[in-house]
Amino acid sequence: MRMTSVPVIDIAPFLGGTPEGKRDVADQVRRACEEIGFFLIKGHGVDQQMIDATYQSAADFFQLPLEEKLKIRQPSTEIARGYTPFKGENLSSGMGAAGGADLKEILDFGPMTVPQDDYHKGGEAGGFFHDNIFPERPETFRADMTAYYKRMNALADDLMRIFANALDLPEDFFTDKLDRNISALRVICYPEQHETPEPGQLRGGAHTDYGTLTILMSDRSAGGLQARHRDGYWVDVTIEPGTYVINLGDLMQIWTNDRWVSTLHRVVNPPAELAETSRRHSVVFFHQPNYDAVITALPNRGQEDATPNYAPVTYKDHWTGKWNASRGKM
Ligand SMILES: O=C(O)CCC(=O)C(=O)O
Ligand SMILES: [Fe+2]
Repeated sequence: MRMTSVPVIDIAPFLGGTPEGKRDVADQVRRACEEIGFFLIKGHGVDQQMIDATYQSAADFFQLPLEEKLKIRQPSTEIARGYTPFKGENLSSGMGAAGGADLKEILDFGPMTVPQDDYHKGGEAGGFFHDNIFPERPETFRADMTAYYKRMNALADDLMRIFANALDLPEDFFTDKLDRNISALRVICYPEQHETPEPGQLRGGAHTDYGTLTILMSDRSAGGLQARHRDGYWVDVTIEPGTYVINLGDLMQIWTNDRWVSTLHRVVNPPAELAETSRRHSVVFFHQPNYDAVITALPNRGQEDATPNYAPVTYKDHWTGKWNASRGKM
């Protein structure tokens, strides 16, 4: 039967810590990761007031005049910090596809507290620990994003423990690959559309995410997220109040040797009759490991005699290839 929505999983029993509760959540997550690589979570423990405040700060920033937003423009195309104006990125060209640039504006952040040592600030680190660039307005913005980033990193740790359980690995299997993680927080505005998009041009072109997992908070305005089922059809990902959308990134697919899927997804345009009024905002946490973590098929990937489908790769090399492609540098 065709899937018409993605599964909703209550992770509170895992966080509660009973063996049965943990097993049950891990089983549900494993099924979702094998079938579609997308699910909604509830019972995640993140304070709703924090979620609402972060969303509001993001939405208020994008209302500022363009000149003010451009004051914190991305410093260079290699650095994932600062503001990228409308049509500044093309996610589907990262997949080798052609199509117009994405119909969105972006503001990017990275780790909020960074030790000033060689690992974090030396040449190997590139821009991964670059200072963040905050807007002056809204006044709440900096504190909201800083707190939210930290909270999302803690939730991602919970989810990675669930993944380890679902893969029959020791619960701390991923810990040493994540302890200096370079996760990214991105706030996105998909503005009202006053011009008809070019053929194939979307709010967000079809792509897979680069890292381990993504934690998405968004609204329910028209013109939203869709995930491609393994069988090739698109499923609407409708956000329920109080839930997050979780999707797998490429690393889970490499680690599991294709048993789990880093699902292709896209953000479609609103229908023509709503195009002039539909404005969508997302706050997205891309969980990404240490830049020097080597990603290679897990020992117990479930296909003991199969050779790995991917050569081992450092996260730095994986990220750099995909990022450059999304900025038009193939
Ligand atoms: O805004 C959304 O719903 C999804 C955004 C997304 O997939 C991305 O930025 O990678
Ligand atoms: Fe994405």
